[in-house]
Amino acid sequence: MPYPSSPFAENINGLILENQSKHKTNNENEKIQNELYLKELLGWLCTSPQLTSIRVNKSAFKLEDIRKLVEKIVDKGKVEVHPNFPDLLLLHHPDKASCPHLVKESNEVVVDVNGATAILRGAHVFAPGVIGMLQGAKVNDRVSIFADIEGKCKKGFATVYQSPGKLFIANGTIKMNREQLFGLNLVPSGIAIEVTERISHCPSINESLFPVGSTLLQNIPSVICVHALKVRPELTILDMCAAPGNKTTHISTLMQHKGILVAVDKTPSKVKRLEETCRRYGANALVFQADATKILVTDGHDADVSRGPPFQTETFDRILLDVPCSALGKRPQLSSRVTEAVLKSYVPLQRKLFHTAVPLLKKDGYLVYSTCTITLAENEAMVAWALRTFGDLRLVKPDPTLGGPGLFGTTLSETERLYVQRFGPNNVDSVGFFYALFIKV
Ligand SMILES: C[S@@+](CC[C@H](N)C(=O)[O-])C[C@H]1O[C@@H](n2cnc3c(N)ncnc32)[C@H](O)[C@@H]1O
Repeated sequence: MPYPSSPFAENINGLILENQSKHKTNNENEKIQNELYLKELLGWLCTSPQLTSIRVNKSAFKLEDIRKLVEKIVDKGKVEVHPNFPDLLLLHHPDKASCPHLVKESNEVVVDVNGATAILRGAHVFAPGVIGMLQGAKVNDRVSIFADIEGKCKKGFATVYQSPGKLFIANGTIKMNREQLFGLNLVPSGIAIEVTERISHCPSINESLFPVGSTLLQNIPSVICVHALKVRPELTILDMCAAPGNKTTHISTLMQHKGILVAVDKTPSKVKRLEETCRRYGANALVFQADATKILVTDGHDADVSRGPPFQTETFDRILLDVPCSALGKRPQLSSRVTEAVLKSYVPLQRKLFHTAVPLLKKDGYLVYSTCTITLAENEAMVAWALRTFGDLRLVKPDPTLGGPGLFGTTLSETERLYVQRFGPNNVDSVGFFYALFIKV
């Protein structure tokens, strides 16, 4: 099967540029430019980034020590410190020319799309992701790994999978046989296939290879958007949708673990993960489980930040609003089953979160709104809506501006369109992501 040209069904492709607001523009030339961008974006999403980004917890570890460790772990590829962000290491994957041509084995396994994505980004094959393995395949057999793009292969499939939606992604060595993977009443876990070569040439690298709390494999825009928040040690900062806490730990590090950092998330199980992440990375954060649309004091009573929500208006110097979103920016993304209803469900919640965030922000305070998705409605149109709705919000040009410009088709002025940070095929080789920096005047 050739690489897909879009992860999405045709009806979803058509919705990505939809505004979901009655305020839109209808310039034909701008529509054409958006369509050209979309075509490029969809193909790009299916491919793997050619670099891995590693944020180093510089408050506890030396960047140079971690850099040496990365170089020791990977035998090929170049490691460099990001020219703008001294806590970010970039591991450039070896180029095709320096890697041996991948030859398919006669033995095969089939994995689901999520497993395939992880494999292309450097993971081994974990047991739950295996769908099919040939009858008689033994531990230590060499094997080729195929992704089931159409999601039609039955669990436990035992012969060669004949499907036009089957994509060759890697070679490896079997570590668990069919009985261990598909035996009755088993909930298999652990590495089922050790991957030796990938079509993405991404090396096998993960956080467990580094000292605990030293590194986080974070996509570049997720790191950049926290730097954009202009964090300083003595401030009072709110991370409104914080779990699993990757950005919380970064904020705490930039605060030198001083000041007051409040991290909120709605889901109890995710709050546990958030607490665990904060512990692992030595973050100094007050963690609360709450619905962030309801954390603003409404009855005029005094509120003390350290006791948790609700909070008084104008409590925070900085707010990170890293909202729940349709998450369509993942890369590589070989196939997505997102539905129209799910895609359209996020905008109302994102607006509600804004309605809480803006009153909580102090005058002259900064707010970063971010998503890991690509839709116009959740990104540029949300920023345009916020500027129309909150007269005291202004858009600020981040420094540096590595993302952007934004898409056409909203009420954003040309200057504002250049200020918003849309990450895609024309700037950073990472995932699809968006952020905007606001100041309250
Ligand atoms: C994009 S994720 C945040 C990722 C996080 N900032 C990080 O970098 O690790 C969005 C989070 O919002 C949380 N969430 C969803 N609705 C919420 C609400 N009403 N109040 C607070 N958190 C909410 C979800 O549980 C999820 O953990």
